Parts: sequence; structure tokens; C-alpha cells
Amino acid sequence: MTEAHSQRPGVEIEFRSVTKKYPGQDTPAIDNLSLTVPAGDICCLVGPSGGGKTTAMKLINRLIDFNEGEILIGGNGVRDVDITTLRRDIGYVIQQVGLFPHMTIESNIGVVPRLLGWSADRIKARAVELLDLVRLDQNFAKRYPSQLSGGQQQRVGLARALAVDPPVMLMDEPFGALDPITRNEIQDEFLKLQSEIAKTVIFVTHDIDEAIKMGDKIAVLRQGGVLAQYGTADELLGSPADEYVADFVGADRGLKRLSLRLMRDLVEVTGTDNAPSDAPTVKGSATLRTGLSVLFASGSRILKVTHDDDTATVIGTVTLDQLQDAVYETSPKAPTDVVVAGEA
Ligand SMILES: Nc1ncnc2c1ncn2[C@@H]1O[C@H](COP(=O)(O)OP(=O)(O)OP(=O)(O)O)[C@@H](O)[C@H]1O
Repeated sequence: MTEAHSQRPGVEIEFRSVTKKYPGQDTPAIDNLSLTVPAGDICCLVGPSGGGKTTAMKLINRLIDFNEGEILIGGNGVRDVDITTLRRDIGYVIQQVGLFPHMTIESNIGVVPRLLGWSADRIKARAVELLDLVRLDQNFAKRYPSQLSGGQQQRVGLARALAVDPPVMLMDEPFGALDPITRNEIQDEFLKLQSEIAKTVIFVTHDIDEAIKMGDKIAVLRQGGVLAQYGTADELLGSPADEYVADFVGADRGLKRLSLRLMRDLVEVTGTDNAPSDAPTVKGSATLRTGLSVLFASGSRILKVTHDDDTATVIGTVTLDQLQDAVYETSPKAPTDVVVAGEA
């Protein structure tokens, strides 16, 4: 990636005791929310329908105003910054994409740069760069949104949000309308992109598995916009704060947690192939969960683990007992004596 793609990495976002109550409502939509998203992290907001995820996100770019507390971006209160400047520095991606149907893809990407008075040449050059960044062929530039698939439109939505290289990205169920295969692909690509551009991302999703995959941190909200737990996927799966979080992350949380560890981390390095020749193989980059399912499917009690690039080369072996131990090691504690985020 060239430097021009991103020169403004993410900055910290902090919610300080933020409360939002909509007019006419008895209970708040967001209740005394405090959490800090480190610069360059993806924070997934999950919770039940009506739990306040979208509200929390829209408070950041002030599409909605809060009643109490403060939200800081890079140490500056969102109310202390001119609203146009605030929003220019925050990319916004939504599920419905919201591309203008009568504009070409290039014009859609150029909407914010045009508002900022960029020259036509500069906008064109940026569109070329962004199409490349989101892996769309350059010949898409002159097409119209209706001529693109849903996944391609969502990539354009992402390109448009990144047009002026904002340090912060708000993404509201961005991949929610895509089929599972496209969704998986675009998630992978976004993670790869993020490892290069390091924006601070607030990512709203209904889907706990998407949150586990995408989030450096996950904030679980409960009805009424109360923070139930804030932590890494491993923390949530291993030590859910209470029954609510345990239910939310799923009864299979032990197995989900195995998805966070790789075979190569467990392998006993033997350097040579000392396993039976008919033992099944998996790559070192496979998750423990994949390894376990390969073992179950094969009926074997031992797996050979190979190099990622050279699957003929075995780097070691993992036994069913080792995988069982790993399940046990990672099996979640009962949701007791665990501190809820904010009470530590
Ligand atoms: N403009 C509004 N006026 C009054 N109440 C609102 C308004 N917008 C949202 N609410 C209420 O605030 C609460 C939180 O809504 P919000 O849309 O933030 O939840 P959510 O977690 O994003 O839900 P979903 O997953 O269904 O999108 C809900 O009870 C909702 O009915």
C-alpha cells in the first residue's frame, strides 16, 4: 500500500458516563456508558434489538445528541469541535450503502472530496487509489451503482467512507445484507485493509460470531443501553460477566474460543513426520476448532500439522488428548466472581 492511501491512523475514542434519553421515553436508550476504544482498534457493539447500539454509534458523529456525559475523540470533546470538521473526520458505512443511483461510482466516491473543494484531477486520482484499496477493478469507476452486485456496492461504500482518510470509521451492520460467502470474504478483506490503515472503528453488529471475528474489543449492551461487559473476544468467551453475557456469546463458547487459537500454537514440534502415514493433516494456520473437527471427521486420534505454504512438510503432530486439554484449558469459567467492565 502506498503512503497516500492512509496518512491518518486512528485516534482513541472515549465515552465518559454518556446517557441518552429520547424525548418522550421513560427509560434511556444509552445509560451511563463509559468505555475507551484504543487508537487503531475495532470495537464491536453487540446486544439485543433496541439495546442502543446504533444510538451509541450516532452519538459519536452527533447525528444524535446525548443528554449527559462526554464523548472524546483523540482527546477532544465532540461538542467542542465544529460539526462539519467532526463529520469529515469520521467515515460512515451503513448496511443500505446509500450510494447515489444517478452518479457513477467515481462520483459517489468523490462526494465528500468535492464538498471540500478538491480538484477534479485529485478526486480522480483518489478514486483510482480507493478502488484499488477495496479490490475493485478500475473499470468500475464509470459504472452506476445498479450495475454492481451488493458486495461490490458495499466495497464502494467503504471506499467512499475512506475518501478523505478519516481517522475514525463508524460501521453500522455494514455487511449485514450480504450472503454468507460474500460476507466472509469482505470481512477478511476489511481486516487485511485495517491492518494497513489502522483506523479506530466502531462496528455495530447483531452477530456475535462477526463480533468475535472482527473486534479487537467487544462491548455487549443489554436492554436500556447498559454496558454488560467490555473486553476481548477471549475474555468474553472465557469469563462472561454474568448469565446474560454467557447466553449472548452462546452455549458453545468453549468451542468458539478454540477458534481464537491456531494449530501451530499447540503443535509439538517434531520436525519430522513421526505420525502414522494415514493420519489427517491440517495447516498450522488452521484453528484448534478446525483441527478438532478434522479429527472427529476422520476418526483418527492424531493430526499432522503442516507448513502453510508447503503442505507436504509436516512440522509436528497434535493428539486428540491435547485438543481435549485445550478445550478444558479454555473452557469458560462459570459466570461468577467476574468483574463487569467499569466496576474493576
Ligand atoms: N428517534 C427515536 N425516538 C425515540 N426512541 C428511539 C429513537 N431511536 C431509537 N429509539 C429507541 O431507543 C432504543 C435504542 O434504539 P437503537 O436503534 O439504538 O437500538 P439498536 O441496538 O441499534 O437496535 P437494532 O439492533 O434493532 O438496530 C430503542 O428502544 C428504540 O426504540
